[in-house]
Amino acid sequence: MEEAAAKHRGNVVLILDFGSQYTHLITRRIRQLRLCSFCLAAGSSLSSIQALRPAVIILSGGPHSVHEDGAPTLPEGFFQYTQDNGIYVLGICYGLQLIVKVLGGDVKQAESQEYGKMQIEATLGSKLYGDKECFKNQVVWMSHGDEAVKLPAGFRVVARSSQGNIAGIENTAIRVYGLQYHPEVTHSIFGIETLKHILFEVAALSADWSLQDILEEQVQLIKEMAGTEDHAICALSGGVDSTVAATLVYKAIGDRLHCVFVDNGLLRYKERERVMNMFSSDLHLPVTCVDASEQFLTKLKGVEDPEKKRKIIGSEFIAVFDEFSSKLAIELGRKPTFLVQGTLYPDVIESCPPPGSGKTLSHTIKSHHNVGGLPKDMKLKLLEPLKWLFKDEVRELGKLLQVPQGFLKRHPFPGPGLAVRILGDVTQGEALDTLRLADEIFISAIKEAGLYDEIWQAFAVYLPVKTVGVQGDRRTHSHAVALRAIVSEDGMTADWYHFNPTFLAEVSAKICNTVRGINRVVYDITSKPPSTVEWE
Ligand SMILES: Nc1ncnc2c1ncn2[C@@H]1O[C@H](COP(=O)(O)OP(=O)(O)OP(=O)(O)O)[C@@H](O)[C@H]1O
Repeated sequence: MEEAAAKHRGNVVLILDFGSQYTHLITRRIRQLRLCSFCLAAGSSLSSIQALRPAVIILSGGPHSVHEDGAPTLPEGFFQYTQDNGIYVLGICYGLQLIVKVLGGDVKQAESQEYGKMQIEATLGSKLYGDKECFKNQVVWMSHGDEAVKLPAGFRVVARSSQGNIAGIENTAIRVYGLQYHPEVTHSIFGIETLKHILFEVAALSADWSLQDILEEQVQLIKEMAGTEDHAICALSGGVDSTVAATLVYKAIGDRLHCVFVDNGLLRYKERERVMNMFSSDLHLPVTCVDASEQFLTKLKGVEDPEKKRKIIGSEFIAVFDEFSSKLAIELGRKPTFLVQGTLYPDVIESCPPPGSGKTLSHTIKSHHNVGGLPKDMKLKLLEPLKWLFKDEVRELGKLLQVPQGFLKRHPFPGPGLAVRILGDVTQGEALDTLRLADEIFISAIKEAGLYDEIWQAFAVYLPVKTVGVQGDRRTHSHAVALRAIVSEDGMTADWYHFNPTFLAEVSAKICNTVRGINRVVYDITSKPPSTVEWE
């Protein structure tokens, strides 16, 4: 961290984390502004702050009240240090209240708590807002129960909420600023603009950071962690996350990374060949392909309940990984030390109650279990090089690692594969092969029409219902498939994709004419919610 900070000296933004779920969103916003940012936990010593030589320190929000016993605070001598070194300080929410309390003002429990959307009026001509007209009357997101009621000497109020409460403060002589609202959430319409103003106009930083820096830092970090002897294993799904994570780790430790791709019998049309090809010819990653299809399908025979199917698949994955790891340990004469996982930042945050929901901000982080987690007794240390990144940043990073574009834009595909797209027993009749063909026709048509990149996810679903049809002048009694295509920002909510009817008619005709066992195609027009993306 210190080396990276030294490289960007004069432009480093340090965030002190007081426990807000938004802290890493601040980090992300700062990185989007192409500045180097780090996050240290509240309670870090002054010397660890000094070691990073920040130009700006942001004090985050948090779930505490400054009056609580043991509420997190700033290290002794903090403001002396920032003043002596010309460092700018910006407090957000709890951060503002802490500034006020530590410097001798008053904070008390608010009479009317402010949650959610609020209108504020800012003072133009102040240092905090400059003279940008758009800042004058703006909508911001608040989420606080305490409020500053008396400011320390030298401070002035530069914004108030429509309820008359303090929303922005500054003391330009000592370079300390505060916002009672959250500029980092997009609901604060001019929040990012305000951060930009503070960082570039007030603190005069220059944007000198890019994702290339993260790449170099992570490679360096993994090199240090793994030394010259340690080995790592990685379960590769062919999805964006695990592939980018593996490619990055490979850059650091080369052939000491051992990847495994499992054919669980639930993959799509020619997926195994396509994925393995890409791993070897485009990425040059050493990947072992384990064909465990029989093992998975035998266990799934006759199982209809979706939850049972998922559980069986999860534990079979674990059994395969376990065996892979044991074999590897014998081959290498030592156990692998690390497990690489493509955990992303959204996987790490369990819940981020929106301001206004009335829920207090908590700091609960879920332990992310990819495919149910590996057996505990394997005692592998986790390498999660993407855990501070969002999906779009991972795609960017993938580009830097020369992961092929077509691959980075691949639609998400669930770990349990086609098992959640065949309703009921996966092994029934010709269901798997039939679905593969129908799905391939649908996806190829989407690609040919140039629609693939605007759709978040598209697939066919095999329905366990038989319907009557007429094909080639003969009555048929065959299966129906449903087609689903959605658009989404983040996968959390989704809308169905509005195809041109001619496109759907052509796909439907092609499926019924060429896939045996299908005589009806329906299109799913439900959003998420109330439906989920996958049918099971
Ligand atoms: N067929 C497979 N072979 C090996 N590992 C797999 C396979 N399917 C899933 N995994 C592992 O399980 C993890 C979680 O699978 P999931 O389908 O939830 O993907 P994800 O979190 O979107 O990540 P990715 O983009 O890497 O697929 C993957 O990152 C990968 O490590």
